[in-house]
Amino acid sequence: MSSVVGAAIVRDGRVLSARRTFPAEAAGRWEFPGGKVEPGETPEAALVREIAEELGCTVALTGWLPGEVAIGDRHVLTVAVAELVAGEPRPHEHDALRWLGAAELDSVDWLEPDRPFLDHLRDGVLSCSG
Ligand SMILES: Nc1nc2c([nH]c(=O)n2[C@H]2C[C@H](O)[C@@H](COP(=O)(O)OP(=O)(O)OP(=O)(O)O)O2)c(=O)[nH]1
Repeated sequence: MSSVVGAAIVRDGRVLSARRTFPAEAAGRWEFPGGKVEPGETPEAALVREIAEELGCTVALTGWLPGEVAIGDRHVLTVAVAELVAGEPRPHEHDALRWLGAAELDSVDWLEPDRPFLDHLRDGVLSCSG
């Protein structure tokens, strides 16, 4: 199993979701920006690198959401909560970004492995601030 890491970037009580463009079966569906951890890389470093590549901004991680979810039989997804420390997210590899409040989390079609993390965001991270 190799690791995929996603970032739940939170600002003003909303989390950033990103719409994939590839592969065909995932195009149009929403995810936490991120990607695969490379050999020798920590999950934290991988996430900061992926966010810089995909969104052109810098994040700082504040913690990991509980749990891990299998993606098929070869990868496992974990999700960190992050805050923006420099730059404004722009989609370099996705075709849309949306900031979602707690009540809007179900309004986009998330990739299946991401869904268990939404409850943790709704009940914890996003519930205190709007
Ligand atoms: N980045 C990301 N990938 C996810 C999420 N949920 C989920 O099932 N995946 C899947 C989609 C892909 O099969 C895999 C990650 O692939 P990726 O294409 O984002 O990773 P990467 O940027 O490192 O890609 P590559 O170098 O292999 O092209 O994990 C998620 O929230 N974020």
